[in-house]
Amino acid sequence: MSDIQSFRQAVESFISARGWTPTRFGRIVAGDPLFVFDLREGREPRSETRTRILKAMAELGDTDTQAPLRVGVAGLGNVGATLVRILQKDSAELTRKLGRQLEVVAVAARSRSRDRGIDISGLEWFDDPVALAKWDGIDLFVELIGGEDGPAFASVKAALEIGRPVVTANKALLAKHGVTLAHLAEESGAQLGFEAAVAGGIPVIKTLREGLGTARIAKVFGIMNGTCNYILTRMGNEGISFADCLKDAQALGYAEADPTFDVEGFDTAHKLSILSTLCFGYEIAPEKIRVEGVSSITQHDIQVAAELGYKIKLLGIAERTESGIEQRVHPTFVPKGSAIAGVDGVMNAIALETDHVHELLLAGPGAGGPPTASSVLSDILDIARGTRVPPLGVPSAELLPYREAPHRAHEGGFYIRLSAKDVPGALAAIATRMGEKSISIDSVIQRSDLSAKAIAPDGSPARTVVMITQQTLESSVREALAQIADDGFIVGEPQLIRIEKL
Ligand SMILES: NC(=O)C1=CN([C@@H]2O[C@H](COP(=O)(O)OP(=O)(O)OC[C@H]3O[C@@H](n4cnc5c(N)ncnc54)[C@H](O)[C@@H]3O)[C@@H](O)[C@H]2O)C=CC1
Ligand SMILES: N[C@@H](CC=O)C(=O)O
Repeated sequence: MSDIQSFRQAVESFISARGWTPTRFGRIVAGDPLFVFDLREGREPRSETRTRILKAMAELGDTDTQAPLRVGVAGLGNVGATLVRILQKDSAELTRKLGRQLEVVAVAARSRSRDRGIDISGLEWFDDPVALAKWDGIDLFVELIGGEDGPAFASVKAALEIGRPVVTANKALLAKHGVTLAHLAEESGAQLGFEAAVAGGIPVIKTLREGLGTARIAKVFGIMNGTCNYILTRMGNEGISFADCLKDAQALGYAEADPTFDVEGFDTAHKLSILSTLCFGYEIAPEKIRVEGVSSITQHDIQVAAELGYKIKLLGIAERTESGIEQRVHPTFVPKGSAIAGVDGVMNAIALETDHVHELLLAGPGAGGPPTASSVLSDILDIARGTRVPPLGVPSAELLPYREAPHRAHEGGFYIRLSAKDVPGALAAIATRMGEKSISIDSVIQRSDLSAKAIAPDGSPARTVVMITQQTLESSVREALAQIADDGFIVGEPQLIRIEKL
């Protein structure tokens, strides 16, 4: 018997057991089991999707809906394997909380034989995540593969198309296809949960969508990548090299499969674009974000920042302005005493500026198997309980077309590090170019213990010079640096980092 036939039979017996009259059953839209029926005699017929009927049955106390919720998990890496472990280990506690058993019944991954420290012997195995997503034996599909397209997109789409609820932790997927997937979910009546996609274990999606559902949000900013924050913190506290810190972050399961996404800022941009949509109600637009990563940050930058009373953090910032939304991701000097500076290691923090609550800071572990699996679990629980919210906070058809604010020139202090050729007149020429653009220099730092000596291509020695500017326009600094480079007094690319007061 097909899935739809057996479901139809279950609905028929459910309705007739209550003495109600079904008026019409039919599969109205291909691939979407939509039924029209009267809940009670004399009432208007209603169009309902399978998921809504199940929810109605659950609310009316139908015993079938107390059957185990059968979960299929695609991707058994850091997050997937941890999720299966928790679901198996805490099964009794979860059943008690939910009043219904949660059971992983099937998995898909690349290697069946790999030891992941979990027992998958009794579970149905799928080589193809799409086949798992469509399989009749599951009630809920969890995607933990990663990647913006490929099997992640294909499987999530396949599940939503047949009205099957989905939970994913995949921010790259949501940043690119979030609006399409939310629309599909709304059409088929399936829930789409993605709490784990932003800031790991911090319940920021639920906070924005539900807790702050009616708030008007002016600005969202914060630390959204655990790998980068872990690297910057350890470089600062222990003097360890960038490369070694990244290796450790990978070993701890914090980094993306391709860590370029972390260290070049793209992962933060994906998360920021999702938050931005939840905060401001515009379509998701990661391609509109100006992104700078942390791969060029050196020990020198971190130590000078510390001496000046700052820490370097990779921030994602999105703001509502008169002319649209401004979004940017870049390393930032933040004052040591600020709340955001106290967020170290793998911790993330999301700050919100709202109309009535004013300022809100959510902090917690932003990456790693257990915190991320915990957020995945919270979505599973919501779905099992029948909680229903538009995935992106407002129905996808109500999202506004993205309006990009013209990039406002950042005005503030800047940290500039450059390798100046060790020749007479170099520093004076640099200072002249700055002066021509009306840039006032607050301090120039040339410490011999920090000044790595470099060699220019023409063989001349070079010396690291750091300058801190007073309030100035970013465009002026960039123009001055371009002229300094043209003058031939520096080697390589200058480092430019914004100083924010916060
Ligand atoms: N690791 C973390 O701290 C966090 C990860 N995420 C997201 O969670 C997702 C999973 O992340 P991780 O577990 O860290 O990744 P991972 O790389 O450790 O695991 C990915 C899993 O997907 C499987 N896979 C890859 N291609 C497949 C295919 N074609 N068919 C079947 N299985 C396939 C792999 O075999 C592996 O089991 C990603 O979207 C990631 O961005 C989100 C928040 C935090
Ligand atoms: N690679 C990500 C994982 C969580 O989203 C990070 O380091 O934050």
